Amino acid sequence: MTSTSGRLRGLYAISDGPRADLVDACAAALAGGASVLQYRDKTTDAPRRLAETRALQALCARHRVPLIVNDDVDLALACGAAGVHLGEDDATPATARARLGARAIIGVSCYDSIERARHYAAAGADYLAFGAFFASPTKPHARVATPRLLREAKAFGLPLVAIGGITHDNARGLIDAGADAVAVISALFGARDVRAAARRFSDLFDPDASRR
Ligand SMILES: Cc1ncc(COP(=O)(O)OP(=O)(O)O)c(N)n1
Ligand SMILES: Cc1ncsc1CCOP(=O)(O)O
Ligand SMILES: [Mg+2]
Repeated sequence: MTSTSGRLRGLYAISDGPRADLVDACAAALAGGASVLQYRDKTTDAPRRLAETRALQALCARHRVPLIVNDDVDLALACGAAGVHLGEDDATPATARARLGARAIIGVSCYDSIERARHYAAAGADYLAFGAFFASPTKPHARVATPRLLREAKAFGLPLVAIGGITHDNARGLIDAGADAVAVISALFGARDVRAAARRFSDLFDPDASRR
C-alpha cells in the first residue's frame, strides 16, 4: 500500500472521465485498495476540471492516497494534488518540478524507450511509466512496449509503472517482470463493480490485504 509519502506500489487507477459518477467511481477504486489515483480528462472544460480535481483531492486525502493530475501542471497546483504525470506532448519534468516543488510526485511516460527512462531518471523523475503492453481500448494507437524493458529499467532504482490494456489476467507477467504498479483504465472503470475490480488488482500485490 502506498501512502502519500510511501514508495509507489500496487494498483494505479486512472480515471476515465468525463463521467457523471466520477467521484463515486474513484471512491470505489480507492475502497478496493488503489494506491494512486490519476485524474485523466482530455477535455478543456476548465471549471469542471477544477471542481472535479478538488473533489478528488479531498477524497484522496481521506484515503491517504496521492492524486496525480495528467498533463496539466497548473491544474495540479490549483487543486493541491500530490503530483503530475507528463508525456512527450506535455510540459517538461523540469518545468513541473520548478512549479510544484521538491515534494511533488512527477511521473514520466517512457513508452518503449529505455533511453528516455535513463534520461528522466537522471533528471529527477519520481517514477517511470512504460507501455502500452497490450492492446488498449482507451488508446488503441499507443506505442507498444515489451516486459523486457521493465527488467532493464530496474537498474534505475525508481518505481516502474506498466500501462496499456492491463487486465487481471495479464497483469501478473508485468509484475513478475518488475512493474511496481499497474496503471489501469478500462478494466477498472469499465467494470460493473469498480470496487471489486480494484480489489482483484490490489490482491495481485498484497494477497493478504482483503483478509485483514
Ligand atoms: C501512469 C501513466 N502512464 C502513462 C500515461 C500516458 O501519458 P501520455 O503519454 O502523456 O498520454 P496521455 O495519457 O496524456 O494521453 C499516463 N497518463 N499515465
Ligand atoms: C494513457 C495510455 N497510455 C498508453 S496506453 C494508455 C491507456 C490505458 O488505458 P487502458 O487500461 O484502458 O488500456
Ligand atoms: Mg499526457
